Amino acid sequence: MIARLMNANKVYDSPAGKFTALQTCQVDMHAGELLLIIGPSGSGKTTLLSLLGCLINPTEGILEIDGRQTNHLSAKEMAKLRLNTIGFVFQQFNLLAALSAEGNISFPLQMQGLGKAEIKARTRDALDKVNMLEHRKKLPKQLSGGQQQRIAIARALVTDPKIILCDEPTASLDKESVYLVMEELRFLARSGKALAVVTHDPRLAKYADRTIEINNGKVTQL
Ligand SMILES: Nc1ncnc2c1ncn2[C@@H]1O[C@H](COP(=O)(O)OP(=O)(O)OP(=O)(O)O)[C@@H](O)[C@H]1O
Repeated sequence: MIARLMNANKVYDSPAGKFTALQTCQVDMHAGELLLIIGPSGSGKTTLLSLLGCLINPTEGILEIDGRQTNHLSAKEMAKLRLNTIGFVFQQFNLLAALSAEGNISFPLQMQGLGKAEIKARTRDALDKVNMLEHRKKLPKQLSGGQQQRIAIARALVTDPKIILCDEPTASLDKESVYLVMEELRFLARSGKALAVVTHDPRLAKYADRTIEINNGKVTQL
């Protein structure tokens, strides 16, 4: 088990009052598994992904990442845990417009303070894994949506994280790119990573090893 959320609640405090976005939530993530998270708009999917990604803390309950409870970690320790253990893939790719494909991929390695030669080798390896080596010098705007998402996947995997979290990774893609991106994500799970993919798209069910559904902040195992 690489990530475990136990009896977790998330209550948002806003000017409109308190809102419980997740209730007594139990979720496990395992190495080698692609976990699909489905549910209607506003049900709590992004909140769950943000918890698993150590972007927010549960209001109650326990989050364990790679055997470590996160409750008492400082913001700096959480940031380090994220950088070294978790990769993120978003709907809108979130690539830096001024950097080439390889510049975007090497960015997290520079944050980790690795040496030049290692950064070069690992960036090349990640580009190769997503079949984008020939496009490495291009800027994001010179790539299709599917190609940009594959660069974003390469950026997520270049630090060799144990966990990869994807928020609607196919929502901005055409049918052919959806297939390529999901095949890529499934390949990553097969290579031993733990993946969680949030989606509205029922067509992605066939790529999942396991599916959970959220309704009004409550998780059901399907
Ligand atoms: N920072 C916040 N403060 C207050 N309420 C919030 C906050 N973030 C989310 N919520 C509320 O929590 C609920 C769950 O939100 P969340 O973004 O997790 O849903 P979702 O399932 O990802 O929705 P969608 O599919 O539309 O992206 C929603 O009702 C939302 O309005």
